Amino acid sequence: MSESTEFAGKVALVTGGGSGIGRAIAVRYAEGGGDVVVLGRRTEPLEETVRLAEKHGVRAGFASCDVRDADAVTAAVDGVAADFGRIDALVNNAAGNFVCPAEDLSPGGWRAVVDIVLNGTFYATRAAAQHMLAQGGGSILNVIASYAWHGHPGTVHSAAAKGGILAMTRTLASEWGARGVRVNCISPGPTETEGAGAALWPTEQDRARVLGSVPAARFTTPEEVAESAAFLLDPRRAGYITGDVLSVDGGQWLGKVVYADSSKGS
Ligand SMILES: CCCCCCC/C=C/C(=O)SCCNC(=O)CCNC(=O)[C@H](O)C(C)(C)COP(=O)(O)OP(=O)(O)OC[C@H]1O[C@@H](n2cnc3c(N)ncnc32)[C@H](O)[C@@H]1OP(=O)(O)O
Ligand SMILES: NC(=O)C1=CN([C@@H]2O[C@H](COP(=O)(O)OP(=O)(O)OC[C@H]3O[C@@H](n4cnc5c(N)ncnc54)[C@H](OP(=O)(O)O)[C@@H]3O)[C@@H](O)[C@H]2O)C=CC1
Repeated sequence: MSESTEFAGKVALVTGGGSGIGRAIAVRYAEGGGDVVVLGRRTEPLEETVRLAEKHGVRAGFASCDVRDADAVTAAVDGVAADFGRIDALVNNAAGNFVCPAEDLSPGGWRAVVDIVLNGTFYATRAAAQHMLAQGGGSILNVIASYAWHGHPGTVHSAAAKGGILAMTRTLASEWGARGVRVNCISPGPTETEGAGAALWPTEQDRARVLGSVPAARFTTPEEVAESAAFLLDPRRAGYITGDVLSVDGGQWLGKVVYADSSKGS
């Protein structure tokens, strides 16, 4: 049964909802009484998210497709609207990433990440917005990362794509604001997920380096990020927030190196 009702009667679509942050956001939406559909490539993890969401007494489903395929994304989004009757929230969370020095990054590697992150976000946004604009409102939440503005070595593909999403967010917030569609970003700091751990901090040394960039001196959890996502998705609490970014990153956006003994200064 649902514990709270903030999303009762509403429907969310979460891309990359089969794991990590996307799964936590989908389950948090269900906890708030909302129906939820998760989208990704692998069926098994999506089914597991559906099981977790259904425990909260809501209706849940999944769509299996690659966000790089615009037609498949449109079909999935239209399918959600037809099956569930509406789309109130879209969370563009699916991403691909790896660390690679820019001079070694192949055009194919650049394309893979930019296609998933930037183009995939636009395809889902465009398709969902058609339903949101027709029904008179909705909320789009894009998951980015703070290196989009402070930079980080080895992330040129992802940083460029996330920076593009930030520009997309502001543009669409101004374009659709008067028609009731809010568009925002959430920017998590280093979050303990299998995908990020394997792609970005595979060794203890990498992990320590990443941790050293976070003033709060800890990683966060998908659930902690999902709480802030729920805030931005809830029109009662965040209905006047659009075109903005909420950093949930322990201060990583400050872009400063952190010393364990702060008395030494920098
Ligand atoms: C370091 C800062 C940390 C702090 C901030 C943390 C911010 C975190 C942000 C995140 O995004 S975490 C999310 C992580 N999750 C994932 O990445 C999961 C999904 N990942 C993927 O799907 C793959 O990693 C993928 C490569 C992005 C896409 O998979 P796909 O099957 O489409 O690709 P491939 O055909 O395997 O490869 C395409 C292309 O990319 C090149 N490539 C792949 N991996 C690497 C690598 N490790 N290094 C260099 N190049 C790579 C691959 O060679 C292909 O290129 P071409 O051969 O065609 O030129
Ligand atoms: N973890 C972190 O430290 C941080 C993460 N972020 C962002 O948070 C979001 C989630 O990251 P996180 O949970 O860590 O990562 P995960 O790797 O756990 O999740 C990524 C999800 O995206 C899906 N996905 C990847 N490629 C595609 C594709 N081509 N089409 C459809 N779905 C796809 C994956 O499913 P499947 O493979 O089955 O398709 C997977 O479920 C991302 O946008 C990431 O950039 C931002 C800052 C920090």
